[in-house]
Formats: sequence, C-alpha cells, structure tokens
Amino acid sequence: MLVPDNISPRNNKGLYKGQRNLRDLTVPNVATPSPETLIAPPTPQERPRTTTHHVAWTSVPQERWEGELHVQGQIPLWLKGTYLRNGPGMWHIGDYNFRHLFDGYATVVKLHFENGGLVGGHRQIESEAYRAAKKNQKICYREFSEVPKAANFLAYVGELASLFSGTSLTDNANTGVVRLGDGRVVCLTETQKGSIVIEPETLETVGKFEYSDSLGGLIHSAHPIVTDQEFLTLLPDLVRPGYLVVRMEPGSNQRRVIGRVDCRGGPSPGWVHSFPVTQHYVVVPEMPLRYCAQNLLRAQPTPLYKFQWHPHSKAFMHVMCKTSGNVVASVQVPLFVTFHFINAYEERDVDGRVTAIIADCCEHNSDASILDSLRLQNLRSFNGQDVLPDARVGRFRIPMDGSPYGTLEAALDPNEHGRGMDMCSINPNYLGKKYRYAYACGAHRPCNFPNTLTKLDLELKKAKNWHEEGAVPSEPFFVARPGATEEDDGVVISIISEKNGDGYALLLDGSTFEEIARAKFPYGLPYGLHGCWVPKE
Ligand SMILES: CC(=O)/C=C/C=C(C)/C=C/C1=C(C)CCCC1(C)C
Ligand SMILES: CC(/C=C/C=O)=C\C=C\C=O
Ligand SMILES: [Fe+2]
Repeated sequence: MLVPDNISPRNNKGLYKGQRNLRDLTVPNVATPSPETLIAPPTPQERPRTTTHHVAWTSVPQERWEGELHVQGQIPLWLKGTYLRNGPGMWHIGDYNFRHLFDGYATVVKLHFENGGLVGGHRQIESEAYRAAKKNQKICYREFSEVPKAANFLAYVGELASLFSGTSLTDNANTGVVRLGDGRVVCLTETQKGSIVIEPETLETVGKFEYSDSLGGLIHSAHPIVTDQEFLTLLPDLVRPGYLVVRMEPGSNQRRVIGRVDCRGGPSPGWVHSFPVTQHYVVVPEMPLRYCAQNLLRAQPTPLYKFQWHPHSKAFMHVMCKTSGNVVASVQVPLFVTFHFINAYEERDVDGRVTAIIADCCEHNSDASILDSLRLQNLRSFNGQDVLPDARVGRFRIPMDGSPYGTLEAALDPNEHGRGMDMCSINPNYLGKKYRYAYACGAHRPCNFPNTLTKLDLELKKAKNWHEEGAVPSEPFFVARPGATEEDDGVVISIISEKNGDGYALLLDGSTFEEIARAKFPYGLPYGLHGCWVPKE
C-alpha cells in the first residue's frame, strides 16, 4: 500500500493545523428579515467537536491520496473501470465551519477496479472558489448557504452587482460527476460556471468546461441526463419564469435549445435539482419550492436557503417532445418536494399509443424542511436521534389525453424502507424505459440521515435493506454486468463512512443485494453525493 500523501493531522475540530479562525465572518443583511427566520452561523458552543462528529460530516483530512486497498471478499473479474464519486468533502476554511452539507468544497473519490483488485483515492477539485478560499483563508464566492463577508458597504454594493452578473457565484463543482459520450469527465453543481473537467485517473483538475453557445443564464440542473448519445439539461429562466430544455452532442461544448416551457404558477421557476426523461420525452417538473430572488440576495440564509415555498402557486409537470420541442402535456399535480427523480417511462395502450408518462422520484412528503435538516449542525448533533423527515418513492402519472390533472402516490409502502428515501440510481440501460428495480438510501430508524442501502422492487412493491449500525452509506450506484439480460444483474457500489471514524468501499450483488466485497480506506471518508462509472476501454 502507498503511503498517504500529505496527510496532516486533524485537531480536535477535525480541522487542519495552523488555520485561521474566521468565526466572525458575518455580513449585513440585504432586507431585514425577522431574526427567527434566519440561520445564524453556529456559536462557538454550537460548533462541532470531532469527538462527537461522525466522520461522514468531518472534512477530509488531506487534499489527496491514492493507494491500493486490501479487498475482503471477491470483486468480479468483469468489473473493469473506475467509479468516481463527487461531493462536498471539505466543510471549513481555516477555523470557520460551514453551515450546510451542500457548502463544502468538492472532493472526488475514485475506486479503480481491475483484475479483482482495487485502487482507491481522492482529490480536491481545484475550483476558483476553492483556490481563492485557500489563498485568502476565507470564503470568496457565494456557496449554497455561505456568502463572503463584504469588507465595507461599498464593497457590498459591488457584490450585489456581481451577483447579477454571476461573478460572485461559486464554481465549486461539488454535486455530481458525469462521463460525457466523448469520454470527458465533468464535475457539476447548480451554477453553470461550476462545470469542471477532471482527469479520471489522477483526478487532476483539467479546467473549466466552457459552454460555447450564447444561451446565457447562470444556473442549470445539477443532474443532466447523460448518455453516449447526448447531454440533456434544463436551464431555469429566472427573468421570464420558465425552463429551456437544451441538448449537447458528444464532442461539442455547444448546447442547442430543444424547446421552452413557461411556468404556470408563481413568481419564479420551481427548483430543478434533477428531472426525468422517457424514450421520447423530457419531463419538466415545476415544484412549488421556487428560486427566490430575495433569498438569493440575503447575506444570512433562511431555512429554505435560495428558495421559497409557494403552495398557492401549485405544482405542475410538463412533458416536452424531445424531437419537436413541443409541450405535449402540462398537468397540475399534488404539491411535492424532491431533489432526485429516479426514472420515467411511457405507458402505452394496446395500439402502442402513449397514454401516460410515469415518473418516479424520492419525494419528501411535500415538506421542504428536508433542506434545513441537511444543515451540518443537525447532522452532527442529532446522530442517532429520529429526526429524519419522512420520505417516499413518489410516483407521478401524467395523462397524455389532455386531462388537466396528474396524480402522485407512493409507489410502495414507505415503511418498506423506514420512511427515508433519497440518493437513487437505476440500471442505466433502463433509462427512460419501463423498469422494475431502483437502488437508494432508506432509513433504519432512529436516524437523522438516510442510513441504509435499499433495493426497491417496484413491481412487487418490496424493499430489501442493507444496514450496519452507525454507518452512513453514500448513494448506491449500479453497474451492469456486460452482456447481462436481467435488469438487476450487476453490482452496487457504495462508500461507507463508519461510526468509529473509518471508511470503506462496499460492493453488493445487484440481484441478491448481499455483500460481495469490501475494502477499507486508510482514513475515514466524508459523505459524498453522486457518482459515475468510467469503463476501462
Ligand atoms: C450540493 C448540492 O446538491 C447543491 C448545490 C447547490 C448550489 C451550490 C447552489 C447554488 C446556488 C447559488 C450559489 C446561487 C444561485 C442559486 C443556486 C443555484 C441555488
Ligand atoms: C442527501 C440528500 C437528501 C437526503 C435526505 O433524506 C440530498 C442530496 C441532494 C443533492 O444531491
Ligand atoms: Fe443530487
């Protein structure tokens, strides 16, 4: 095993040695919101102490590491390639601790599988935001909840201008990582400028992914749909509330507009962290949790961060034809809150006509408080307490016969997965098609965060759960066995942060959902979000 590169010991706060205390980092509020609606930076008493922190919520201890991992069990010989997982793995700068899970600087973890062996590693993404924070020992760009402190009022006015031009927005690409059809690997977040190309073997930051079109806008969905043929995403239009549905070809940096959906309610578009597609359609969700210009301007976050809950604006699902760009259905649906769509498909009658679109998501019982539950202070201090809000697999049925309403129901009894549900994946060969299985994180209660790996059988309406006391597993990622004919023939990869501070890579059989191998990292791993598979050529 190689010696860890540049490991610096963590102090009792899980911080690097010799870094400055920026605890007085506060900024004036734009409007004057009532104090109870704001989240103050943690007081020194509230600040976490590592003795009580789970390693999942503790910054990664060094900038990079790579080494061979000792495998217990058997890695199938057909598994050849690299699993990459991105996420916000560093939640402090100097002595200042960030507030929210989504604020952390991007850490990419790799697991390279070949000939039954496994090489692991991680590396920080060298975004401008991360480099500036390291250099100046303070936050310099607007993160999910953190806002840089203005030196004085004039600087503050200048920052407001830079917010509108986008220059103050973060490029901290900490949400996902995708492999484009042309082989380029791109880390992503919700700001368009936070699209960063990395080298999948060394994890080196290659540079910005520059979109060469002139579509403009500052934000996009964190979860484009990426296949070997295309890259599809949504660009919310905050000025004229709506969404552009755009497509980019492999080898190109130019997105082209497929069509536009106008919002049907509210002052601004609903948040689109992700969206689903079927074989012929793009489904555009319009959530009543909407982007909020006023909250974007605030220096201190509200419990809904950059968003606002607009139940009276209602919720809608729009369906756009991928080839013509026409909106072929637009229905009102029950109010909902989701980060992640799981999959969608077309329901057909005996003559082959599309009668409805079925779209599944991890649905938080139309309660937006899940966003604030992901505050680091909650994750760190309520470990083991049953404070995780309930969630379910929400199944939308969008009729295609012109009816004005769609339905939303639980696809299976949420007790099957402990009423926790998020961080999902499917067999990518079933994208947009009728499917039976999904993998996600559920809950083994009491818990404050999803803590199981769950295989969902949407046909039998049953779930099978993997759980280890105190462990925090990241998104179960399915890799199909080459040549497989069964949907669940493959493996499920997850990275586990353990109660005792350690971490390991875990491989489950996609069909039996039993463990087939695990491999310990030489250091505890922070929680991470989404991954991708880079097959070995
Ligand atoms: C990690 C994750 O899932 C989400 C990250 C979201 C981010 C970084 C959102 C950033 C934003 C801004 C900095 C201002 C504009 C709005 C918004 C896209 C929410
Ligand atoms: C981790 C998460 C939700 C967990 C709730 O149960 C959401 C992550 C969203 C970003 O990718
Ligand atoms: Fe996500």
